[in-house]
Amino acid sequence: MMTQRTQTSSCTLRYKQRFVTSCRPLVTLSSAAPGKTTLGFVGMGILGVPMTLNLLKAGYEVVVYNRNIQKTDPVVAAGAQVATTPRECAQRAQYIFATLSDPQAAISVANGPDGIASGISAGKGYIDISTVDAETSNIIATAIKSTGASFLEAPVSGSKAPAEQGKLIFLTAGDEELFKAVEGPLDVMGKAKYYLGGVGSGANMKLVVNMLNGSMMAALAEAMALADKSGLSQADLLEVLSLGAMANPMFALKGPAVVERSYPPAFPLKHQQKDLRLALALGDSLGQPLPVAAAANEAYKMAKAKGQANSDMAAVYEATQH
Ligand SMILES: NC(=O)C1=CN([C@@H]2O[C@H](COP(=O)(O)OP(=O)(O)OC[C@H]3O[C@@H](n4cnc5c(N)ncnc54)[C@H](OP(=O)(O)O)[C@@H]3O)[C@@H](O)[C@H]2O)C=CC1
Ligand SMILES: O=CCCC(=O)O
Repeated sequence: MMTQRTQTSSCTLRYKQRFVTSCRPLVTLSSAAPGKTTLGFVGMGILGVPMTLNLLKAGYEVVVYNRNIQKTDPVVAAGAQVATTPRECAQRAQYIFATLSDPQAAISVANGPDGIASGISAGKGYIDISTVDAETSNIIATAIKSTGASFLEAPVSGSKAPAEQGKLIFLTAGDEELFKAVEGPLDVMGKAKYYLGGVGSGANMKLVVNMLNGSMMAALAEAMALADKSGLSQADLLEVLSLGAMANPMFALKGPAVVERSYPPAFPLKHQQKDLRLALALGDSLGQPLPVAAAANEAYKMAKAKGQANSDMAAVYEATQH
């Protein structure tokens, strides 16, 4: 069952063999516990704010950093402290989490001037929750581990509401000792956590999952457009789908947004298109044809060109309208 709190896997994805696998940390890591461990959190976006609020609610001391400092206001009001750079965040906290837009942002925060790698050291750990490709994750892992610190990639399945409810699903890979050390915080933020092996396995799992997510939403958008053009009620179509074998929580959540053509962002469309782009690159690197995902990617690119980058991914529907 996917709802169990811990799931380990000896998953051996071919892709991971090209990259570093976990190394033994030089210093034993202590288990994170409220009242004992200071956590860091970089990236106060749609996911970062509710995840941090849940850590604070659970009694952890949290030091946060965000490029645009105003976005730290809700967590500061709940008791978080603010660092002025990722480096300072890494200096003040033992385990530092980050959730950042894309590979460029993730590398810049981890490896850039005043980045995490310049402030972290042995006995600490960096947990990157951003959805990135395995190559990016390995670049970050190499920089972090060169300091003696540990690294865990931990992208999540789930969106804004699961982040608020502490019901995310962590797809982790990297240093297993760090995975075990941060089980407490992961359980506060999520309903399930998987340890999938060496660096890259978590990133690849996340890209596979989100490739399907993006393709399903693009297919729903086309079905809704065809229903409308045929003079059918889109609400009726959603009800028919909800009663049969194609019923799923994503259609139930995103379908009404399409009916109303209102897309407040839970999962921004630009991030879904980034994930399709990265999944297609993974497919290219492995010689795996992905024609459905490639077509879906074009639909998201069209929606972006129509000004929907920051809307919810459901706005891919706008790509069907001419
Ligand atoms: N929203 C969702 O439903 C889910 C998102 N994800 C993934 O999690 C990650 C975060 O998503 P989400 O919270 O929605 O994203 P948001 O767009 O809401 O937030 C992105 C964060 O990244 C920061 N950032 C971007 N570029 C830089 C940079 N160059 N240097 C420093 N900070 C930077 C932003 O800072 P600033 O505020 O200053 O711009 C912001 O804090 C993404 O990789 C996404 O794909 C995964 C699962 C679900
Ligand atoms: O990366 C975002 C995934 C969205 C979801 O799992 O609902």
